[in-house]
Amino acid sequence: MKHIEDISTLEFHHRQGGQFRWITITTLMLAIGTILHLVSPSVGGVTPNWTIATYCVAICLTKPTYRQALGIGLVAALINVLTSKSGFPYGNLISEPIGALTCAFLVKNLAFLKFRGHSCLPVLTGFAATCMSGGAFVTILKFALGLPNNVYFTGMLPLVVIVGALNAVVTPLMYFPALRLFVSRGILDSLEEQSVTSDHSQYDLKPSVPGLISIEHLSYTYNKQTTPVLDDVSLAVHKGDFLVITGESGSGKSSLCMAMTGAIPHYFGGVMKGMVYVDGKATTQTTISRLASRVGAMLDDYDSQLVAMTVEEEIAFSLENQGVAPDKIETAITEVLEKVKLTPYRTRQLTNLSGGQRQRLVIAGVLATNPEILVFDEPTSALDPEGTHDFYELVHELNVRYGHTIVVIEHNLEAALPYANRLVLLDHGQLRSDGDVETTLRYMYDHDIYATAVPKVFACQMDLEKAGYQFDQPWLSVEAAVRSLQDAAPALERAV
Ligand SMILES: Nc1ncnc2c1ncn2[C@@H]1O[C@H](COP(=O)(O)OP(=O)(O)OP(=O)(O)O)[C@@H](O)[C@H]1O
Repeated sequence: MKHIEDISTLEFHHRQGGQFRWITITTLMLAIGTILHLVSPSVGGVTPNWTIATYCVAICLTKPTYRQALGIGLVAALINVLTSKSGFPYGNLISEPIGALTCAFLVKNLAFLKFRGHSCLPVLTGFAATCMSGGAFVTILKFALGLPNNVYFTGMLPLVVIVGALNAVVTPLMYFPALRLFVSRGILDSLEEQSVTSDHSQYDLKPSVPGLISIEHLSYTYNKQTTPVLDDVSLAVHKGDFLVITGESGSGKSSLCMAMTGAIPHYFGGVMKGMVYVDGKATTQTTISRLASRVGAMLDDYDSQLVAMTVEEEIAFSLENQGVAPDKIETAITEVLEKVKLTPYRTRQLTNLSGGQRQRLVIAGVLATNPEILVFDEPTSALDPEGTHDFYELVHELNVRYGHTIVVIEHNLEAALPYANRLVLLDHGQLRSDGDVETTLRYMYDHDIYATAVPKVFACQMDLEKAGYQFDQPWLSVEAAVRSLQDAAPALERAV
C-alpha cells in the first residue's frame, strides 16, 4: 500500500458514467465464449478454453474490482457446469473464480508491462488464468474421481499448460479487435481516456481528523470544466451534529453535498483533489451503494426520488432494494412511517399527498436504509412557512431522539438555525467560516458575505453593537433578543 504524505496532492480523475460497462462487456464476451466452446473442434483432444479466454478479455478491457471479478468467475463457472460434457463439471465452481481472480490480480499489478507499446496483459492473463483455473480443476477432479498420480502428473497437468499456451495466443487475438470494436461503438473509453481514470485501491488512505465524515483539502472540477467549484475545503462532520451549510447560489453547497454521498467522484465525472472519508473510509475506495447505507440524501428536487404508487409501496421498494426479508418489511414500514409521522397515510396514493407529505415520504424511503447521516439539499425551498417549521421539527426529532447526524444546505437560516449546533459558510467554492451559529453569522455580517441571509434579529444586534452597545447573549431568535434586552436594560438606561 502506498502512503500519501500530503492528501491535497492526491487526484482522482473520472469520466462520467461507465460503472456498469464491466457487466455489458463481460456478458457479450462470455456469450461469444460459450458459442465458441460449443462449436470449436478439438485437435488431438486439445482446444483453447474459450470461456477463460473471453472473460480474460473482458477483465483486461474493463478492469473490474476483485469482487466484480469473483462475480464474473462464478457466472463463467455456471455456464461451464451447464454446458459441460464432462462427468464431473462441478470443479468449475471453484476453478473459474480462481481464474478470474488471477486475471484481475495481473490486470491490477502488471498493467505497466508493454511490448512495442501494446499491453502484454492479454498474453499473460490468457496463460496464467488458464493454468491457475485448469490446475485447480484437474486437482479437484483427481481427488473427486480418485485418479492415479501418474495420470495427474504426466497427463492432466501438462495438458493444462498446453491449453494455457493456446489461450496465451487466442486471448490477444480476441482482445485487440474487441478493444477496437468497443471503443468505436462508444461502449469503452479509448486507451488515452482510460489512462486518466484513477484507481486508488493501492493507496493507504486514512483521515487525519476524526469524524463521521472528514473532508480534507477537497477541490473538485466538473467534467469538461476548468475552474474548480470546490477549492481546498476541509470540514469534519461529527456524530450528533446538526450542521447547516449556507452560501450564495453557485458557491458549491450542492457539490459539497454530492461529495459526502460519493456521487462526486463516482457518478459525476471530473477531477477531485484531496479526499472525503465516510466512517474513516475514503470515498474513492468504496462505492455509492455502500455509502448509501451510511449517508442518506434528500435532493432539492425530492419528487424525483419517488417511484411507487402508494406510501407503503414506496417504502417497501427501498427495503426490497436492500434485500430486507419479506416478513420483516411490514414491521420496517410501520417503524419508518412512525418516525416521519405518516402512519395515517400508509395506503394513500402518492398523487393525493401534499408537498410536505411527499417530502416526508422521501425521508421515510431514505430512513429505510437506516443511514446514520442524513443530508438535505435545500429541503424547504418549495415549502410554505408552516411546512418549513414542521419539516425542521421533524428533522430535529430525528437528530435528538433517533440519533441521526444532520447536514442541511439552507438559504432560509431563520428557519434552520434554531435547531443547528454548527453553521458553515461557503463562498466561491471556499469554506470561509465553520463554527457555532453565532461565530459564522458574525463572520457573514462583518465580511459582508451573503449578509442578506443573516436573520434580521441578529443583524439588528450587530447594528447596535456597531453603534457601541454590548449584549451578553447572541440574538439568535426574537425571544433571545427580548431576554438579552431585559438583562441589558439598566446599562442601556444609563447610556441613553
Ligand atoms: N453537473 C455539473 N456540471 C458542470 N458544472 C456544474 C454541475 N453542477 C453544478 N455545476 C456548477 O458548479 C457550481 C456550484 O454549483 P452548486 O450546485 O454546487 O452550488 P450551490 O451553492 O448548491 O448553488 P444553489 O444554491 O444555486 O443550488 C456552479 O457554478 C454550477 O454551475
